[in-house]
Amino acid sequence: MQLQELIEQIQKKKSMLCVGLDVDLEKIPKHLLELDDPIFEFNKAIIDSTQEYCIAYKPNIAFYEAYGLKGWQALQKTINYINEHYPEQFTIADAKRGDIGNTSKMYAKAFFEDLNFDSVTVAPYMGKDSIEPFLQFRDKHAIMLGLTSNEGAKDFQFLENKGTLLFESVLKTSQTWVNSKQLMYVVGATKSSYLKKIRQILPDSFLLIPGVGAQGGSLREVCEYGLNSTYGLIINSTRGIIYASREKDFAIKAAFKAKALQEQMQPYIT
Ligand SMILES: O=C(O)c1cc(=O)[nH]c(=O)n1[C@@H]1O[C@H](COP(=O)(O)O)[C@@H](O)[C@H]1O
Repeated sequence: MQLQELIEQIQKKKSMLCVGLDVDLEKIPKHLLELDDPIFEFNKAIIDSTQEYCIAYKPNIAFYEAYGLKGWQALQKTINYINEHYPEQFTIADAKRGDIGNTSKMYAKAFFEDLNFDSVTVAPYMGKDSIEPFLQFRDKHAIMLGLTSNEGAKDFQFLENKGTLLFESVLKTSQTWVNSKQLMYVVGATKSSYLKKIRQILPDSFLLIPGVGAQGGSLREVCEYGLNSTYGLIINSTRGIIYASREKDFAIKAAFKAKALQEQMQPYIT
């Protein structure tokens, strides 16, 4: 998907919401477990009920790989369902990949060509040649970990060298790579106080912001400090939406939660 299409969708729906699809068979309503493909049936119901309030979906690949072949098939059916029924939705394979060049190229083929996702999350630890293969695919995007939402972010990302934090160096360096315009960045909502600083380094890039809802990040702070001239934000919530209810009304309750988040974002989208 071209960035312009994403921006137009944000404007049209007055939403920057991304719904995470991290399906845990222990958390989904029990009646679904009797069906042939409970993971896909759960996703399909969540997607149909939330699609009018969001602009993106992000299945976290771990939750599919954990169920082996059946999990992977459910992932395939889910991405095909979104692409067929809601092609305007931006899709993110949250896989956090990155390896030596020829391996990264195969990861990119898997998510961009075989599964046809618009983007994939990548980890920058191995540097330029581990990320550039993801940027060779036209209209596809790599979303690189910038400053993550978790506690352990402080172990490496805040290491300081001559007044510069490691995550700042990573962001700056990645902007020099070939096709860096196709890069987006993950910044945890729990680290929203750093967004102003990050916007100085990345004024134009889209940021994927996980961590509102279950992890306690503030949506208001994310919008106040993170927006740029093309909105520039994809704000993810997963457990707060998809597990709003574990009963038969799960899809309706998920839609209420998605709508509530969309309404909080609306004033920031003019
Ligand atoms: O790359 C991610 O999406 C990600 C990065 C990060 O720093 N923190 C983070 O929570 N995530 C993912 O975002 C989702 C957050 O889910 P909830 O906390 O349930 O909203 C999970 O799929 C995480 O793996």
